Amino acid sequence: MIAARDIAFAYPRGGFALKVSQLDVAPAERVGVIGPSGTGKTTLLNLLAGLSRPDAGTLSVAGTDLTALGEAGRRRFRATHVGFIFQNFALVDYLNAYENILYPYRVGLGLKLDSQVRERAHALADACGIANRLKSHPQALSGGEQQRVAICRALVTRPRLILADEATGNLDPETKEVILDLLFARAAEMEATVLAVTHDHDLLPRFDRVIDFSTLRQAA
Ligand SMILES: Nc1ncnc2c1ncn2[C@@H]1O[C@H](COP(=O)(O)OP(=O)(O)OP(=O)(O)O)[C@@H](O)[C@H]1O
Repeated sequence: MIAARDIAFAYPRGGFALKVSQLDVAPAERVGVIGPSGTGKTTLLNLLAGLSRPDAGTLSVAGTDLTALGEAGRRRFRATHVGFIFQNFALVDYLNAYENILYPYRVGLGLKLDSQVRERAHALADACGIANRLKSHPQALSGGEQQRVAICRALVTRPRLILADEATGNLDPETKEVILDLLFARAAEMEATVLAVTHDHDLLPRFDRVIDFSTLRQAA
């Protein structure tokens, strides 16, 4: 599902550079990523999602060579293949929770919004315990509720790859388990791969494999 070789990336204005010589993730594998703050975990997720492009190396995700795609191609790839749960949720302020969940369909890019998708959005919201919050805007939601909206939005397109950046960070221990169960159950149903950055070591036994980012990353 993911094959990265000798990828290098530096932010345009400099300051931080990332090098990863090898990362392989199998289809439907559930991988946890741990590592100290500021070492580039989010930067790597951004590369895997096609939000940014490596400066060097090869990166194939779901059979697509991401280094060969321009920005529009990567945007389309992301919309159709990737569900991304951002660390800061990245919800859209002027849209209510329901509209936020369906946001991937608003930006178009080959996704068609139909009654099946709407039903799926409601089912996900129900499973995540936010069915009664769908008319609320992000600023009226708690951190945990915003997080659940972000999770529903990442799953609603039935992506091949789910990238989660601290997806359970704002939740109490019991809810963390519930949300992870939900994420894994949906991923299994869709045969989706999960790569989740977490600082939560209690959750690590739940993953098929745990990668320590400090060993993955090369000194740049
Ligand atoms: N857009 C950007 N431009 C320049 N530098 C950036 C940018 N985004 C992040 N960085 C820097 O890149 C480094 C790695 O950041 P990143 O967010 O990938 O780390 P992280 O391991 O995910 O951290 P955390 O666990 O705290 O979320 C940091 O030093 C950060 O300041």
